[in-house]
Amino acid sequence: MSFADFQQEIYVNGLLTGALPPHSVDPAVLEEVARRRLGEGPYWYVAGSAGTGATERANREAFGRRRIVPRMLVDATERDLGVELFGERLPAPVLLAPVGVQSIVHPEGELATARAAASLGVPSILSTMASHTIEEVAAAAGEGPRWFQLYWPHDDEVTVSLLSRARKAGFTALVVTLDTWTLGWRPHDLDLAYLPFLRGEGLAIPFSDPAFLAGLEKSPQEDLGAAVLRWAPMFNGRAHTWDRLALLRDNWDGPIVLKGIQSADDARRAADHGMDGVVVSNHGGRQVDGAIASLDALEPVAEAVGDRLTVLFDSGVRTGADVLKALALGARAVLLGRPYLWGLACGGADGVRHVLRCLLAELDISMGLAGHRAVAGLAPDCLEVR
Ligand SMILES: Cc1cc2nc3c(=O)[nH]c(=O)nc-3n(C[C@H](O)[C@H](O)[C@H](O)COP(=O)(O)O)c2cc1C
Ligand SMILES: CCCCC(=O)C(=O)O
Repeated sequence: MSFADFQQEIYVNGLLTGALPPHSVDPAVLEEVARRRLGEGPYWYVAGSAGTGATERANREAFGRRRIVPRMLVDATERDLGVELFGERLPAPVLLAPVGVQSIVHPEGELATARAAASLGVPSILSTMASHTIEEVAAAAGEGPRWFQLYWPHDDEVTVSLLSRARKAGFTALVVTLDTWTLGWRPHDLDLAYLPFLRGEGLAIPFSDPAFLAGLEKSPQEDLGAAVLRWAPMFNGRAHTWDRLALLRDNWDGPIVLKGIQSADDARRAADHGMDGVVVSNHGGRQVDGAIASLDALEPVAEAVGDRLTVLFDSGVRTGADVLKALALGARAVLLGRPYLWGLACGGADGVRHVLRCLLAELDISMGLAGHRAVAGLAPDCLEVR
């Protein structure tokens, strides 16, 4: 079955049974519905970004400046959206971005997300700041592909313990997020004084880690304050440096991908330090207000290291056409962020699956209509820049 069949399924269902799709196919409508369901704190925690929102807007504007140039009389009836990432064959060039503390959106949080992604063979990247443990999420993902995102603690024993748990639980690729060693200035969260971690939410992974627990006199259940006080300086407030990557390389025998790269120089350094990939990302505009659009960073990075590293992309992807554009500019695959959270808020695992199916169907159809049979054929000359 092709991803495009979802379109036909919706029309035929409507014709035969009068049923409408369970959720809107429009990400903006889905966000509005989610907004009505969520409290102000959780909604703005997900929707918000840094400062004036300039980077978040720049992310979208950068997609708007690029236009697809469709080609005619090309037989692109049969398409293959598949890609190989680190020796794993994926059905489509899309992954779910690591998003922490999903319990603020839905009680099943990362478990629902993992189930939905696995049902389509799409990897969901588990955040270190999740509401469920590594082992629980691995069980929910079943046979589905699993990637783990590290927020890198300033305690080597905890770092090594987290990596070994993830490996044991079947996570294959490691994504190390570098751009959030301290939280960006986020006006909505500040005005609402809302930070879920301080209430102990999103800390299931450190709070179930033997090396983390070894430093506490009482369990987090008995003394939440002390556990949060151990967590905060260990995970937040200080950056690591390039020389420290050796620790991760020595303790992870799979691919390592650095997330948050925005400069070609940093991408070259990642390659020089033996990394396997980068995610060109500005964290959805949540960290540095006034930073360049992530899509504008993509082409220079891909040109600099595309032959040495696997280049992934995120920040601002909302539609199938956006995925096509990012692939044309050199990404091997993209990560989807906020839109799947709106699906999670509206319908748990079914909602996340719905969002993914919409995105993949639109990508599939747009590829065909633009005259592309496979993602490998996409290149910058498929686009025009305004
Ligand atoms: C609510 C929320 C929580 C996030 N948590 C994490 C996280 O724990 N680890 C991480 O690497 N990135 C995290 N991110 C960033 C995403 O992985 C991704 O880079 C970003 O959402 C992509 O931009 P988009 O939302 O515009 O698609 C988070 C993003 C949001 C919206
Ligand atoms: C410690 C921050 C984790 C969540 C995160 O990455 C975000 O809110 O963007």
